[in-house]
Order: sequence, then C-alpha cells, then structure tokens
Amino acid sequence: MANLRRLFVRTGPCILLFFTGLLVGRYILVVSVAHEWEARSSKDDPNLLYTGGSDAEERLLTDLAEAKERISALEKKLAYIEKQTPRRFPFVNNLNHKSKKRILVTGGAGFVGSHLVDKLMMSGHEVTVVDNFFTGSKRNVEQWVGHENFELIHQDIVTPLFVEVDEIYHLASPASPPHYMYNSVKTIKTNTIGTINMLGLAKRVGAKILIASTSEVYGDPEVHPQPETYWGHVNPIGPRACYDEGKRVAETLSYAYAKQDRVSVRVARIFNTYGPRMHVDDGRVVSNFILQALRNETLTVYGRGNQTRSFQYVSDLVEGLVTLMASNFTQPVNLGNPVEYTISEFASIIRAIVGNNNPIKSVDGIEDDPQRRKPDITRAKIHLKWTPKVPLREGLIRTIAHFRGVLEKSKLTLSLRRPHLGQLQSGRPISRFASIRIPSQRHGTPQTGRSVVELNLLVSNLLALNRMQLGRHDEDRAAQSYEMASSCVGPAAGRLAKLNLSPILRYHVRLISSANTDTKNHKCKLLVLGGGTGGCTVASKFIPKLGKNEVAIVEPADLHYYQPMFTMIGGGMKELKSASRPMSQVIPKDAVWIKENVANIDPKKNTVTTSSGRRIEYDYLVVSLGLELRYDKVPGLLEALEAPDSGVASNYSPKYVERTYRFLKDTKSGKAVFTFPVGAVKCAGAPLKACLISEDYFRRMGRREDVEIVYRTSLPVIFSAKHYANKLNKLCAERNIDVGFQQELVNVDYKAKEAVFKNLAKPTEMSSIKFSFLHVTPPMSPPHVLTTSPELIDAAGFLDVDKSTLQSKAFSNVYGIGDCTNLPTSKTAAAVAAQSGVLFNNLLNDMNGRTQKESYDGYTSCPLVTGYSSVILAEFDYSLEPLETFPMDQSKEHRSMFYMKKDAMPFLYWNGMLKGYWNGPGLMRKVFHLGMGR
Ligand SMILES: O=c1ccn([C@@H]2O[C@H](COP(=O)(O)OP(=O)(O)O[C@H]3OC[C@@H](O)[C@H](O)[C@H]3O)[C@@H](O)[C@H]2O)c(=O)[nH]1
Repeated sequence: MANLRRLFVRTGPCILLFFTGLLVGRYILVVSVAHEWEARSSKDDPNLLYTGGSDAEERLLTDLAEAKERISALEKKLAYIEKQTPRRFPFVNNLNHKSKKRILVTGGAGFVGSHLVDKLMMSGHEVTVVDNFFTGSKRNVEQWVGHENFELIHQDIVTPLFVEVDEIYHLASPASPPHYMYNSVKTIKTNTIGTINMLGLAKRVGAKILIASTSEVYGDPEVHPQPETYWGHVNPIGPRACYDEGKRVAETLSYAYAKQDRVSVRVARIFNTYGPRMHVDDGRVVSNFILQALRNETLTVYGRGNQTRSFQYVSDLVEGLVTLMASNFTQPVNLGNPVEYTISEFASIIRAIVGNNNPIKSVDGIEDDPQRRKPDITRAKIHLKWTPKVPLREGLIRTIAHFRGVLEKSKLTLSLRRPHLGQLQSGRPISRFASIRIPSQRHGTPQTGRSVVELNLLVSNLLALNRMQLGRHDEDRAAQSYEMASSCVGPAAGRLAKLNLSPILRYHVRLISSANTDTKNHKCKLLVLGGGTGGCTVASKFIPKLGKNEVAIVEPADLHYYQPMFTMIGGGMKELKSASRPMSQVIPKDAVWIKENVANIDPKKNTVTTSSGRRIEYDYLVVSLGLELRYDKVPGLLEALEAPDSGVASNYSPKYVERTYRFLKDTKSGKAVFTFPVGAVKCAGAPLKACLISEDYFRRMGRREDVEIVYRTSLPVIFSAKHYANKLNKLCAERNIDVGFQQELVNVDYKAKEAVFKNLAKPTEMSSIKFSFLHVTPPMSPPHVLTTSPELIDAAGFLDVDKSTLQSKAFSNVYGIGDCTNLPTSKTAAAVAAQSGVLFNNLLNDMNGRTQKESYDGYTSCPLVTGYSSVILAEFDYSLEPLETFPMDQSKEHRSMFYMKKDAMPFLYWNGMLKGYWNGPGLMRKVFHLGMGR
C-alpha cells in the first residue's frame, strides 16, 4: 500500500502534466487554426491566401475536425509507444543531499550553455535551463529531457523568473556578431534588463551568480595581450557596442549588486570559443570557415586576414566556468586559450585539416573589427589553477567531425534553412521560403521520447508561420517556430505528414519524409577500427573464418595509401598515384565498410559510436587507428607547407610529399635541412632516408659543393638499433652530413627561411638555421578518439596492449595492431605484417574458447634507402638485436635490397599482405638460415 502511495506521489504530477500538455496542445492547435482561418478570411490581411466564402469556412472546419480526430488517435499511439520505450540518459553521478545543488543556467540550450549543462548534470546536480531559443536549440539539451534532475523553461529572461536555486550561470545572450547586431536593442535589453533580473533573483534567493562576460569588453585593444586590469577601448556608438557595452554594463551591475546587496558574483570574460554544437549558421569565423571548407568553397577572410584571435575549445571553457564558480575569487577572470593565430593562418589550418585546396579569398573588412586579441590568463592560472588543455588541431578535428555529421544528416539541415536575417528583416512571411525535409529516423532509433505536446506545438507553429507577417517584434517567435519545426524528427514527422491537416498547410509546408539507410545501427562479430594497413590485413584474415558481413571496418577515407612508398615519391623515384588505391578496392569485399569517423569507444558495453551517432555493437574489437600527424604543433609549419614556394616539404603526408622532389629540384645552393620530432613516429628511419636520398640527388646533379646537408634529430642517437646506427653514423660522416642530436624543431618562419631548434639537453638554448629547403617530419600523436575510453590507453594515450599477445590489458575481447598501440618496437608496415599473424591466431583461439597464445617478438624492419640505388635493410626485434632475413650482412648498402624495396614490396603489399596472406618474413628467414637461428 505504502509502495502504491509512493508510486502515485511520484508519478501523479507527471501524469497530470502530461494530460494538461495534451489539452493545452490541442487548445493551441484549435486556436491557431481558428486564427488562421480568421487571418485568411480578412480582406485587410496582406498575406491573404484565399478568400473563399462559406465554402472555405466549411472546408476549414472539416479539416479542423478531421485534424482533431487524427491527432487524438496519434496521441494515444505515441503515448503508448512512449511508455514501451524506456528513456536512456547519459550517466549521472549520484550526489548526496548536501553536495547536490540546484543550478539555473540561462541560455542553457545554447552552444556553451548546453555543454555546461552536460557537465553539471553528469556531476549529479539539479539543473534548470531557461532559454528563449533565439540562438539556442532544444536539440542541444534533448538528451536530458525527462530526467528527474532536469527542467527546461521556455522563457526570455527579459521577463522576471521565479525559481529557487543555489547557483546561477547567466549565459543568455546572442554572442555571434551577426546575431547580436541583428537586433541591437534586444541584445542590450538581454544584457541589461536580463542581467538585472538574474542578479535580482540571486539576491532574493541568496544564490551565487556567474556572469558570462566577454573579451569584447576590451574592444579593439591597445594593450596586448589583454589582462583583466585593462579597461578596454570600445566605440560606444559602433555596430558592436550593443554587445560590448551591454556586457560592460552587465559587469557594472554585477559589482553594484555585490557591493550594495552582498550578492556573491563571479565574472568570466570569455574569449573566442568553438566546438561541437555551434550552430552551423552561427556566422562566426569558426563555423564559417568549417562550412566553407567542407562544402569545398573558398574560405573568405574579412579584410587582410592579419587580425588575430585566440581560440579555446568549449570543454576548456566549461571547466573554467565551473572552477570559477567554485572558487572564492570575485574579480573578473579571462577564460581563453592564449595561443594566438592570424585569421589567415587559422583559415589555412582548417583548410589543411579538411583537405580543401581552394585559395583563401580576402573580402571587405568589417567595421570596428578588433585587430589583435589574446588573453593574459595569469589570473586564471594563479587563482583557479586553470589552463586550457585542448590543442587547436584536436579541437578542430572534433568540431569538424560534428559539422560533417550535421551536414550529412542534413541534406536535412540545408533544406530546412534558418531564414536569413535579411529575409526576416524583409518582412516576407517565413512560409514562403520554408521547405521542410525531415528524416523519418535518426540513428535508427525511433524518437518516441518527443512528446505529443511538441507535435501539437509544431503544428500550431507551422500554422503561425503561415500566418505571420514577420516584423521585428516577431523575431523571437519566428526563431522559436523554426526551432520547433526543426526539432520535430522521426516518426512524429511521418505521422504529421499523414495527418493531412489542411490544404493550406500542405500548400505552404512540404513535409518530405525520408529514411536514410546509411545511419543504421550495426551489429557484428568483429569490428575493426581503421582501414589502414593493420585494419585491412586483419579483416581479410578473419572474413573466411567468420563469413560475410560479420566483419565491419570503420574508415572515413576514400583512398588507401601505401605509405612506405612516400620516401620514394619524395625522391622523385615514384609517382604519388602509384601509392594509392580507392579504399573501396582495398577493403575486403565481404566486410561491411562504415565510411565514417570513430567518435567514441565504449568497451564496457562492446559498442563504438561513429561521427554521425551510429552505434555499432561488436563481440570482438581490433583497434588499428594509426597515428595522427601533428603539423600544427610546430608554429608556422602549416602555413609554410601551404605556401606555394616556401621550400618546406614533408614526405609524411600525401598532401605535401610531392613538394619534396619539387623543392629538391629548385634547390641550387644553401642549406637543405631535415628534422626528426620528439615522441613516437611512424617509420623512424624515414627522416634519415629523406636526408640521404637528397644528399645523393645533389651529388648526382653536381650541386653537392653548393648545398650543405643538415640533419637535426630530437633523439640522442641516429637509429635505435645499434648494429645499424654504427653504419649510419659512418655513412653520414663519409657523406659530409652535419648531424645534430637532441634538437627539436620549434618554429618555422618560411618568409625569413628560418627554422628554430631547441636544444633538448639545455632547454633554454635555441638555435636557428637559414634554409633553402626544409624537410619536416611532423610530431605525431595517438588517435585522439582513444581518449574516449581511458581504460584502453596508457599514460601517453596509446592503446595499452600486452606486448606479446597484442591483447588489450583491460578488455580481453579487444586487440590492437600497428602504430596506435604501445608495442615497444619501431612502427612500420613490416611490424604490422608480423603482428597480424600473431593477432589472428590469438584472437581466433579466443573466439573458439582455446587458451593457447602466440607471442610477438617485436619484429620490425626498415629498408633504409640511402640513395638512388642502395638500401640498408634493418631488421630487428624488441631487444634491438638484428633479426635479418637474408644470409648476408644487411647493415651494408645493397642494390638488390633497393629493388626489393622499390618494386617487390609494393607488389607484396597490395596482393599479399592486404589480402591477409603475408605475416612477415619469419618463414623465409628460417628457410634462408636453414632452420637455424631465430
Ligand atoms: O567568415 C568570416 C568570419 C569572421 N572573420 C574574421 O574572424 C575574426 C573573428 O570573428 P568572429 O565573428 O568569429 O568573432 P569575434 O572575435 O569578432 O567576436 C567574438 O569575440 C568573442 C566572443 O565573446 C564572441 O563570441 C564574439 O563576439 C574577425 O576578425 C572577423 O573579421 C572572417 O575573416 N571571416
């Protein structure tokens, strides 16, 4: 009985709310349709669509009655389905009563707000979001709708709000320049009246309040970088003033309330922030450039592009906001990433990541555009112990993946375009340009969580759209209508289409229901992450054992490269096109190819999520994600690699490898400089190969006297295996190569033709070299996506596997192969070949319940190309001792090995290894050595 009572107490209000929702929804619909009819039958209405007399009236009333009937049936059906489908929420911490806070986030459905809400919800607090959905979107917080700790209030904070809370994060305000300039009076109202309302609320309920201020309070700064003590340089009557001055007043108000009414305030001055969930039409530089790059358009820089900004990733900001709120520090604090880029540099970085080759275009500059901006974050460091952590490239990769997903899904988004501000201002009714395309399923999961009330609201809003002559006073409503319409997805849309509400509605809004089969979830026996050397090899081996469609590969690229060929291409011995094949030809034909990025790995649930949100369930997982090239880690390097005649090249990327031979040919004198970075790299012999081939090239061209060859490595030795290192040291000395150890490339200035190196033995000591030609081996890092599953990785971020069995140390059904693992051997294709055999046998034994394990000895091989006809074939194992295949001294230069590298190995790769037939030369070695030795 007590249980029953408890159940009733818990669910009673929800049931009541639900039915009230139904009634209100229906009421809105009825009123809207009636208004619609009224509006259309009025002769004064400029939007008059038809003026039929009683016939039209009758038709409308019949439509209405029919609609009511259908909606009622639909409501019942949806309510039933909703009950059947338990909602799943992200994991939420269980906080005890004392630590659990009630937190209000204004603007919580916006870009930054929603990430903050995620953090607060997951920490276990009760969160109330208030948003007018002008720039925010319901979709950003939909994951929490229905959670007992979460509440969403649809309200503009310009009207007072009455809630009981312990903390307020006051974020509500448009933040993108085109958005805040669009209705400057509204922006000022939000930042003044809205802030007064929030400070008043904080005063009344005794809550702590954090005000989101901005770097724009410094205006076009005359002090650089900007500390919080700088008062700024703002044009009070310029186009940006509504925001700049609005925020300055918000700060003034905060400290006035603090002084007069003892309100506990925190003020965060937020610098340019970016990340997933930025609106695609946000209008700021990050979203503009990414969209342009993804659509293969020209990136447009306002003005000359030498204005600067510093970009922080949203998770860093959220961390800063939460830390500031928790601290006792009450003065304003800058929250931003102090790494500064010119806007042109920034454009180049995005182009490079996306692979957009269009030139960057300069268009007219904008009025009062701040010319330099970079936060001085000393205060945050000292008082909050906060510094941003996510490097630009990493953050951009995640943001670009998000944008890509949004674009892919939307075929939708593009057709459901938010009306341009100009169109809104023109006063044309939205309905004239609204064409709504809604997919019938998202991520393959029916969106039954979307309530009937929302569906009804959608209908009424669509009707409102029809009716509305948009004036300035309507813009919020228009935005809401748009959001509402755009957030109605899934079966709701299909059902809405079936409602056949009225000819008027059909006339104005085309609902096109389309299912995208590409976004289906997937289940397989073996999932392979990465379609590179390791991934394809392993998949090929397992398909005959597991059968068709039981092996899936997640790989976003269109082309598969045979990377060992890149050294030869850089030396002009091969063409780039000979090193690649379409991925579709390389992925084994009976495997399922999921052409996407991996977004999340959850080995506890045996699932992987892709960038579009697709869930893939597996029984066994092989991680083969390779390494990420980090050209962005060396300041000036990306710009240099993009500039056509900089003399800077890199064999490591298909994008830059052809520059090597071009600049070799161009270099007639001066210094040719070759670098080796700090940290793990793939094919650690390749930087030296590039150097030795070039040296040979200049010698053959008769230019050796005029070109100095300089090799700078961050390592203390020339090669890890001593047996070969001895020979290579000798070779470098004989060929008069200037070798410098423990030298890290830290800056490239291609205009001054200068490369700067740090002496790792004495870190304060820098030296610079003027170059004619610079070949850079970039720093590399393990795939960032591995950090989504911290149990899988070691402290350096590599997949943590047993060095003998290749099995993950944390999950017995997960194996790793190749460059992304922490196997302590040189990362080469030859190593992958040897690993693939061991992995195959061990995993197959697991699948068949057998306990035997084979052991990988660390075999790796590096054909050190020393010129245009010679190779030293280094082969060794974990002990760094030689493990040579051929019965001769391989530490000597051999012509035969050169041809093997140039012609035989590629053939073996495409036709043997990728098809799963080549496990390295172990067997050959035994044969050549007559069964003796290892
Ligand atoms: O397509 C574009 C967009 C922008 N830009 C330039 O890129 C720079 C950055 O412009 P954004 O519109 O992203 O943002 P701004 O830095 O001017 O303002 C921002 O500052 C900090 C935050 O508080 C606010 O989110 C926002 O007002 C500007 O110099 C702008 O002229 C382009 O060159 N091309």
